[in-house]
Amino acid sequence: MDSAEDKFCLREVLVSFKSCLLNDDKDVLVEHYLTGWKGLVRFMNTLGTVFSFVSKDAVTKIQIMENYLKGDNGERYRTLRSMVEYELSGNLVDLTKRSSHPDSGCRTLLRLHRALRWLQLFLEKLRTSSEDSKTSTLCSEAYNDSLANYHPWLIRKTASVAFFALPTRNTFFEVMNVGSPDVVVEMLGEALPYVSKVYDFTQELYVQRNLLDLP
Ligand SMILES: CCCCCCCCCCCCC/C=C/[C@@H](O)[C@H](COP(=O)(O)O)NC(=O)CCCCCCCCCCCCCCC
Repeated sequence: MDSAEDKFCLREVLVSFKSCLLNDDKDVLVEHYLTGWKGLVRFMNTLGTVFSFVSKDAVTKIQIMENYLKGDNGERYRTLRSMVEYELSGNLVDLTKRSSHPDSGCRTLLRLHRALRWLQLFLEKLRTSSEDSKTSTLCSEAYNDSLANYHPWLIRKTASVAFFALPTRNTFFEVMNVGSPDVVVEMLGEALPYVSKVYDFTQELYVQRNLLDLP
């Protein structure tokens, strides 16, 4: 059965991160990477308007990347490697302060990449947590160990308040629309290594090209 509800399943979303891996995990297809992000945003939107400030920012960044993909130089943005080469060789990246290229693909992708680390940590915590674990605690631990390091005080504060609105672990699992909690845990165990591979490849590429601190 393929109802609209069935289609919205976290498994499908995480599969996008598997399908974006190319060349023996040595490159990432931008289009599928963004498909994964769009699915995550859709999932986040079901959790209530309290996260709309997060979703708005993610959508803006996804849109910037999609515009590059659809643009005249779209082919150069097909993979992360080609994007980095193209933007760096054309001096299209603001390296120290935002000026002539404030929304380069490299800096925009970096924001999503940092958020992917949060996702990886959070889902791993959900996977290994006990039934009575508090999702707000798991989420803020994951946030403090990742994205929070790049956010100013006001955003950290707003995020930490929003985390209290997260549903319980079981409700979370239900919204994922994957099956019973055991099946969710199994699915996460299978899918998370792909998210990690995408994260690790991107991190390595950004380290090599010294792009981790783009303003
Ligand atoms: C489960 C839902 C909880 C979501 C919590 C996500 C972590 C909180 C992030 C708070 C971000 C606040 C929004 C603003 C961010 C920007 O300032 C900041 C910097 O941008 P700039 O350099 O252009 O100024 N932007 C960012 O760091 C990018 C943030 C992107 C966040 C995307 C989060 C998507 C979460 C998808 C949830 C899916 C849950 C699936 C779990 C089963």
